[in-house]
Amino acid sequence: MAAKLGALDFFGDGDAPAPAPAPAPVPDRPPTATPVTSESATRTRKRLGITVEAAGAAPPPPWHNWSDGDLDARITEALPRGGWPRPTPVQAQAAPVLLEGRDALVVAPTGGGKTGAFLVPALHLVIASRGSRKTLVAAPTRELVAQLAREARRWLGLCGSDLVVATPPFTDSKAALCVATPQALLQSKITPSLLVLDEADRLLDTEGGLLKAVDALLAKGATTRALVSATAPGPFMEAAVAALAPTRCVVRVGTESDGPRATVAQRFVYTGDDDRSKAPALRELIRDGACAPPCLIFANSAARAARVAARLAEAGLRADVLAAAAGPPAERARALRKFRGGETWFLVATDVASRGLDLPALACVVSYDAPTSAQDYVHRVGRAGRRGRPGAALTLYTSDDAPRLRAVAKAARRAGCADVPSFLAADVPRRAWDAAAGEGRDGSRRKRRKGSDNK
Ligand SMILES: Nc1ncnc2c1ncn2[C@@H]1O[C@H](COP(=O)(O)OP(=O)(O)OP(=O)(O)O)[C@@H](O)[C@H]1O
Repeated sequence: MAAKLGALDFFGDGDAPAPAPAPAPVPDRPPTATPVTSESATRTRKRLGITVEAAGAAPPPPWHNWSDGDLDARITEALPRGGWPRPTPVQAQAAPVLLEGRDALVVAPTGGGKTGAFLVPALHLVIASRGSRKTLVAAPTRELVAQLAREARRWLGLCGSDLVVATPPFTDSKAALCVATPQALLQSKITPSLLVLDEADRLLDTEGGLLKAVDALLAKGATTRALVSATAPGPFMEAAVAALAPTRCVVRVGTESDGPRATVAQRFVYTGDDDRSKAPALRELIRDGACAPPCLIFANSAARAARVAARLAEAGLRADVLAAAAGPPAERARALRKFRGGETWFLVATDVASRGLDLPALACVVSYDAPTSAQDYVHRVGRAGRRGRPGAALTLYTSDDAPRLRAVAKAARRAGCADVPSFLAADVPRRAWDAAAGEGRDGSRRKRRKGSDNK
């Protein structure tokens, strides 16, 4: 079985140029193209699925090439060399908005290149000012912070710049770009020119406990603020727009807000009446090749993640756990490093891994526990099928889970997933569910096993 093979470099470590083409890059513009008029900008936006709501002056036209941006020459030259030949749609529109110094709310699908949409303007800002203008980037998890800092360092290196990217503790006085979780970022003494809130809907979530720190960051007096996310539920949109300057632009790519990427094959797998059916079902799916490694498996608590990982390990599979409460930060970093390096084949994680992590070779995402919101589903699914690669997302569910899956099933349907059982998306009252918990609902119901190993 595959578990006997040696460690593979599934993911690389992000230091090498990206091997695969851009996620849907903007088509090239011929060198003889006439100057951009507002009509041609509108046509380009339509073709690329970009919409912009601009308060105040008209928004700048979207770029076709990096050279449209009047960026520092070192950046224009480094971007293709580093694996980003042309801007993706979100980069094409959001970067010029931010470079104009306008606040932006940026909403684009997972894997669409949102990091570059703020990193390219940030690089220009710090490089062109020789570090006197600075950028702060806040992200919700340590893992995402580490990834963003690594990516920023990579690009500064490719630009031949010796400016410093700092993570906590902010001891280097030469730091031009600081990246941290909101609370930690407050330790930075920098007054930023550009403040970025990545995964902004999570940071502004009233239940997330980060609001106070985020408010303090927003009060730091940045000239430009960027709020970036793949999902934008209504309450977040209201809070975001209220936080931005009156001249803001709302940049969206794609028509469907809160939709998972249609390029990832999504399946809902009924495992049985109760929770004990899930562990054997998962092992069967792995054995059948439906969950090809590298595979990220989501559970809804650290304890459950640890249990699932332990069971997979007992079955001889290379499994590990990544969860906020599962150990010190160094343990989490080690678990992710081993997964990226191919030492671990199945990483069982809580939603700490659902946001922003770029694992380009990830083949499969499994929701062992059903996600608790459509947004979490979108972000989980978005870990797979990046950089144009094929991906699969499986959601396991029991009779108990089914009524809670409605929003998720509807989101999958909106993304064109044909295999969503219709009863999952239907507005059925809980009582009807209990009554309908009979045989053959999706034609795949398994028999309950005696002595299930999920004890
Ligand atoms: N212009 C580009 N050309 C080629 N590849 C690109 C380009 N921009 C970004 N990429 C690559 O696309 C992948 C996804 O980018 P990124 O992580 O920024 O997506 P995202 O929109 O932030 O996704 P998520 O919402 O999941 O965080 C990364 O591997 C990145 O290196």
